[in-house]
Amino acid sequence: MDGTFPIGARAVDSDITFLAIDPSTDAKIEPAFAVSSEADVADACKLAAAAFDTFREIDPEARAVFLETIADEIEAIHEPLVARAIQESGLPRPRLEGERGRTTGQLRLFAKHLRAGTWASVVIDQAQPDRKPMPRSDLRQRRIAVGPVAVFGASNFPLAFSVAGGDTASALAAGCPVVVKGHPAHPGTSVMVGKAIQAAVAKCGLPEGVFSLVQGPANELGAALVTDPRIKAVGFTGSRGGGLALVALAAARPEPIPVYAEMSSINPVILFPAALAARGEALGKAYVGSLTMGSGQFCTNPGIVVAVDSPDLDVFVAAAAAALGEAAPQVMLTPGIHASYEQGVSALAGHDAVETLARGTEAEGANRGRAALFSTTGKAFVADPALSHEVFGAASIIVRCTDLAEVRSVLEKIEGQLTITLQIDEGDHADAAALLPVLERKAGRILANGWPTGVEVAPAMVHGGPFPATSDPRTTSVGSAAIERFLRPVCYQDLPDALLPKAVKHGNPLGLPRTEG
Ligand SMILES: NC(=O)C1=CN([C@@H]2O[C@H](COP(=O)(O)OP(=O)(O)OC[C@H]3O[C@@H](n4cnc5c(N)ncnc54)[C@H](O)[C@@H]3O)[C@@H](O)[C@H]2O)C=CC1
Ligand SMILES: O=C(O)CCC(=O)C(=O)O
Repeated sequence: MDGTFPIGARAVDSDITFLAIDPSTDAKIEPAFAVSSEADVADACKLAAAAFDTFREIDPEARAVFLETIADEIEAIHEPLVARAIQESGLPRPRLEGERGRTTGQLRLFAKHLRAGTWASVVIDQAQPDRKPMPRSDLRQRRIAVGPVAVFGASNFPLAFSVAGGDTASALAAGCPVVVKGHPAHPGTSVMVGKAIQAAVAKCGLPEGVFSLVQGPANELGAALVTDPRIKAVGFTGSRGGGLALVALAAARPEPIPVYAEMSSINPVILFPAALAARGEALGKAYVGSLTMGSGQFCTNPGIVVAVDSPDLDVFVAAAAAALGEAAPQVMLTPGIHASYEQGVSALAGHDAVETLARGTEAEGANRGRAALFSTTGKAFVADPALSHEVFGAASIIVRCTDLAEVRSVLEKIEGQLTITLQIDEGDHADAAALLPVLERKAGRILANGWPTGVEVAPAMVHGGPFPATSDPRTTSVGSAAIERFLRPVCYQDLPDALLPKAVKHGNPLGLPRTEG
């Protein structure tokens, strides 16, 4: 692997470099990677703008083949890619192998979605020349790509939410050229995937500007990308502060653009009485499994459990505390993320209204996150917003409520969420139904008798939700519906057939599904 990054068809180098850090040892890892300059960002955006009109109009079948070619190129480097991602993220091999599969799987899902054609949302309102009192024009609507898209790779998913992750796959599927700002925690992984996409662009004979990657440790690089006038939308997964900074930059541009930022979520789990009575102990163990997976570094991590106080809840708490007390420390993604986890855990441990129920086993080695389990009362939770802030890592708080009305007050108090989970049995259905309208107002995904971590990549998935889970609750960043963020409708009124794009021509040469008005 060399340290260059792909801008269009070129491999770009620089005298200014940075190194990745192995979070398991704090050691620097070779090779050094070139730091992209603002001129590189401008070059990437210029190429992307030049590629746009060609790329967005290639047939859906050609874009589908392109996405499949990217998947093939990534599969061809599976072993070195996973090895590098392990070194740069500290995540275990099975997790990264699964994530590699999810990454190529989602590229192929978008290829299938392109072939199905519904994404183009073609609507034809035939002309009615004899309509009285006024004739109706011929109206033809389709959706086109919004323009070049900036994507920010996430630290916690070096593959599935990074260079060829869901944001990139959905933007490319829509017909948008993409400029990725790689996450500085995994530059080697980013470059390997970036070069795989670059190879796919060349193999498919597409314009070189369809894809570029810029990277470096400074936030200014991301700011330059978001404020480049050729960028028309942004996809981001990361911190609330980072997401909001990008939203502010995008809104302050002479031409404001949408930012689809996935930020902060504590993913409440509500334990209902009949479920607790039937399987409190098993639920306690399963909860800790979901909480500690991947050192808790999922935005879907169950950060809060809400339940009515009872002896059955005590059984759950005892089982969870026992399981968590045995949880081994796990390497966190970066020294910064580890430090911010420790800070969040200390703040909760030192809070007057919070009891520490259990900590994971002692940590040895660099950046090891020790799991943490806390409890508080519904009253204290409602009184102090600080108790509902995300602690990114394997920390969670159990909120003991006096009755279901207090459970409702807790849920009303929390901010927007990616997920809310119900643990219910049949005897709980009436209570759960009464809460459903609150849950729908608060979350993008409501699930029963499962755990929120591990998002299925599928057409019906919603990985989104009201602020601060995301900056725009109308969409999803996972699943084929993610393409909709990067499309906009255009209506063609009375254009002669010769001028109409293929998608809306009278003979329907692309065979796209149509709604006739
Ligand atoms: N909810 C979630 O899914 C995730 C949340 N996090 C949270 O974020 C914290 C820091 O982790 P990171 O992954 O490094 O997230 P981050 O938000 O600090 O950085 C993500 C990307 O955005 C860029 N960025 C951040 N602030 C920026 C600004 N003001 N202007 C321009 N670019 C900016 C960074 O350079 C990086 O490429 C974690 O401790 C955790 O709290 C991290 C990963 C996922
Ligand atoms: O739980 C998952 O599979 C996805 C989580 C996620 O989107 C994130 O942590 O950024």
